[in-house]
Amino acid sequence: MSLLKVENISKSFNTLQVLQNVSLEVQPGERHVIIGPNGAGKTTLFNCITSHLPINSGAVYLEGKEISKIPSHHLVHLGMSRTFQKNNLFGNLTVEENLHLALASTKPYKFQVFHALSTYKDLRKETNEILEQWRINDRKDILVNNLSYGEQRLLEVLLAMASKPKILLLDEPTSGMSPAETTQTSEMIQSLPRSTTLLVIEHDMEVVFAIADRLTVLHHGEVILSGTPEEIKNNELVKEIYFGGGAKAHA
Ligand SMILES: Nc1ncnc2c1ncn2[C@@H]1O[C@H](COP(=O)(O)OP(=O)(O)OP(=O)(O)O)[C@@H](O)[C@H]1O
Repeated sequence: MSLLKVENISKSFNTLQVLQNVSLEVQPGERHVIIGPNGAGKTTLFNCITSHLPINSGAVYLEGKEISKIPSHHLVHLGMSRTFQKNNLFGNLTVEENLHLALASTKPYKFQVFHALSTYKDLRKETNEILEQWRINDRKDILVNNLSYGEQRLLEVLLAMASKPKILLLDEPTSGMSPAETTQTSEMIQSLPRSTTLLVIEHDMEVVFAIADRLTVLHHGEVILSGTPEEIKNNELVKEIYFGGGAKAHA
């Protein structure tokens, strides 16, 4: 059974049809990358999958269960997590405090007003484990606003991973990064455990082909092709609309 199944999703904004009968399937453990020119509808597709936008028709299934109408903030409890193109961090809090909050949001219990978050032992333990696992112990007391842009984006991936999601959706994880930061991020993504399936929008072709097991090409809101990296590279239509004809190489 596919971990994620997107079935014939359509989405329009007033008269603008942005997605038309988009279908794709992602298998457990797969690294699935979505590419396509600017405005192809990639972020809109993510927003529809994660219920940040209502779909006009079609359905989304996670492990066979329809999730199309489940509010986005509940999806984390079903094992779906995501990052956004723009950072979603608390800049005036430290790295450690951001981790505390990300972990807390994944817990079923409610916090009491007069208890500082840090008093919760399990949260501290889990936070320390993540800080050690990713070797960022020495950065834990730094205010997020004082991290470099690349560090902030990497931290966002770590926060999204804090819930140990079954599937993580990464929206352009390397956008705006320097070449060095891009390489670091690509390596970090490749090192994520296969227990978390990845669906990634990416524009840097080196990163795309370094991480992808399978790809889906979107063009004008339609799926042109889903296939292996070799199938995508060798497809004449993909070459023409995406890699050739002066089209900008951008996912
Ligand atoms: N909330 C919205 N209201 C109206 N139009 C929108 C909205 N969000 C996206 N669009 C339009 O939908 C189309 C697809 O946008 P989307 O951001 O999904 O594309 P994309 O493939 O992610 O592009 P990029 O690679 O530039 O990020 C664009 O024409 C965009 O202007």
